[in-house]
Amino acid sequence: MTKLKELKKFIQQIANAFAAVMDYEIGILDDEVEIVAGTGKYKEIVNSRVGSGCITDRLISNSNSKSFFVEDTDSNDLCNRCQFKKECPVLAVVISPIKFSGQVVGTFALMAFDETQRQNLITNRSNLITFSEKVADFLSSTLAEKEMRKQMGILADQFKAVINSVHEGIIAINAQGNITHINQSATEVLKLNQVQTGKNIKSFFPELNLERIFSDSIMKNDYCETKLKYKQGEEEFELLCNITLIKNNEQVIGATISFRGLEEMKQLATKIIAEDQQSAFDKIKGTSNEIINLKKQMHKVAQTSSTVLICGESGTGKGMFARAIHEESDRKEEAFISVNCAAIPENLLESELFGYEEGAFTGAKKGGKPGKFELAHKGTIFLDEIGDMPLHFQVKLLKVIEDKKLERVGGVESIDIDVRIIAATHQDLKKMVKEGKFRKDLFYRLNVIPFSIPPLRERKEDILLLSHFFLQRYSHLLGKDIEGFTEGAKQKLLNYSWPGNIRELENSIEYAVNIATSNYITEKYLPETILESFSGNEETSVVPTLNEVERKTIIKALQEFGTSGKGKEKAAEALGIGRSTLYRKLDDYNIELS
Ligand SMILES: Nc1ncnc2c1ncn2[C@@H]1O[C@H](COP(=O)(O)OP(=O)(O)OP(=O)(O)O)[C@@H](O)[C@H]1O
Repeated sequence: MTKLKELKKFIQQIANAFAAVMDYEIGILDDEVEIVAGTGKYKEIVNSRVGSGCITDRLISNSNSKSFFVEDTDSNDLCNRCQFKKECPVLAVVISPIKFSGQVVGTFALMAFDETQRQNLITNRSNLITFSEKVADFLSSTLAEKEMRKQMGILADQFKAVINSVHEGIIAINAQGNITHINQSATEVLKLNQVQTGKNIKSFFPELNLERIFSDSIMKNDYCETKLKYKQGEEEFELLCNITLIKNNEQVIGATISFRGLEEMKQLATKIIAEDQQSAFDKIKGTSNEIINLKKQMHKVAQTSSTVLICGESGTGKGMFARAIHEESDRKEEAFISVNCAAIPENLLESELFGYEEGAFTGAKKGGKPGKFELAHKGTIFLDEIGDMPLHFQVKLLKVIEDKKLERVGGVESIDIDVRIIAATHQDLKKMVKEGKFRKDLFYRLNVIPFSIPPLRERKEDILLLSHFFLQRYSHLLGKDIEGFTEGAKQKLLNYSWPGNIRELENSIEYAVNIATSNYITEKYLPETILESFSGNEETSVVPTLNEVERKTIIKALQEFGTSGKGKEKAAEALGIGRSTLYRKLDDYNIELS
């Protein structure tokens, strides 16, 4: 819709009003060259399009255009080029552009339809041009004002949405203390059920000293905090309020009061404190007996400074447990330094762990560099993948652990260190000791308090709990609204063997949440590796059923002894059953002999 059409009714009223007191007809056209309003003969053709080539058409194509005066449309060059010329009842005209945002959006015209009107128009030419321009300007400012009101309406709606979206109650008042805005939360906190705008704020908070607030005397940077009592019927409660002045050119024109119930604030504070007091082990999820016991034991051990060895397959959470021990210990304010022994090249191990002095080797930093042990002084060092530490270095490590002293590479002074050691490995260190791949003395030094974290497949009761935990985490992170898993998906998760343990489970759930398009995770959203592990295996259990084992054993025996009569006899003997039982089982299990 064109700008002028939006004001059609109003414009027609203007046209009627002017035409009633003037002896000319009026026509207002928009930028589609359509007659939006008109009087006299133009009234009959309102809504029709004049077409290209007319004077309005010329005016709208140029944003700088000025008024036109046409004395005689019959002989005027412009009019001769107009497509509307034949039907046009106009003999003479004053026409002015109506502008909006720098563009011509239409025209205002005073028209003569008979000779007398034409003569009058010519006689009053200059006055009428001024008049026509003034009316066009008036219409321009009406359009601008309408647009401004529209924008203000949008702003007001946005403002309302913003203040309604905050949890605090917000009330805005003017300089007289009358409420101009009140948000949803405020009406809820104050238990109001009617519109309160216009009411004076004192009717809610009689003790509020508006004069002092507006006089600025108690305000710091236009802001203050205060407690206010609020009474509603028999109920009375206190609110913690923030009051902010609203100023225009340094003059106070109102204030906003935002608040929360004191009770709610207390609850919030308790919640924050409670969260703060959460045990570091609470982050480790699991309701299996194994995890519950591990958490209990590690919690106790955390209070000591004894060395801990954590064994478990990759991804079982060894790192998480190690950090929790540190965070529950007296050393929690000091550093927790994690070292992956498998990731450090052999020739750098010593300088990485014990540091080096300036000039210790080519490329050594000026001033030297402290090693991980020094950085962990008074804190905890987590030696992950300890089984990958080369034998020759194990001697050096043992010495540092025993002496509680170290020397930097290239250094002569020994440095005292007070470090708690937590080591971890996915390897069988005892077996490595037997095979001569790990030093016995170091093993005993580390194995002071050993823990073993069972793989996920051995604590199935944790699988769904962890799956839901990660589902929530990633749904939230990825902004999705996924409610849970279908029965089929749950079965797959429960029966998969999880060689990568919780790390693999976490990654799988992240993947599923990423690609899911419904609000339940179905089997099809699980990663290929999981689905493939079940393909060709109707039974989803990783533990084969006894029937399955029996069937497979019979097939194996037949493969070994053959399917001839003699072969079957031997197979039955090897299986410890009679021939007729074997025949019955071949039938039961549908084993076809080729
Ligand atoms: N019980 C648990 N609850 C919640 N998240 C867990 C749990 N166990 C492990 N995780 C998560 O699984 C991932 C792997 O854990 P972590 O790195 O501690 O395992 P790891 O045994 O040290 O692995 P690696 O031996 O490969 O270093 C991490 O993202 C961790 O946050």
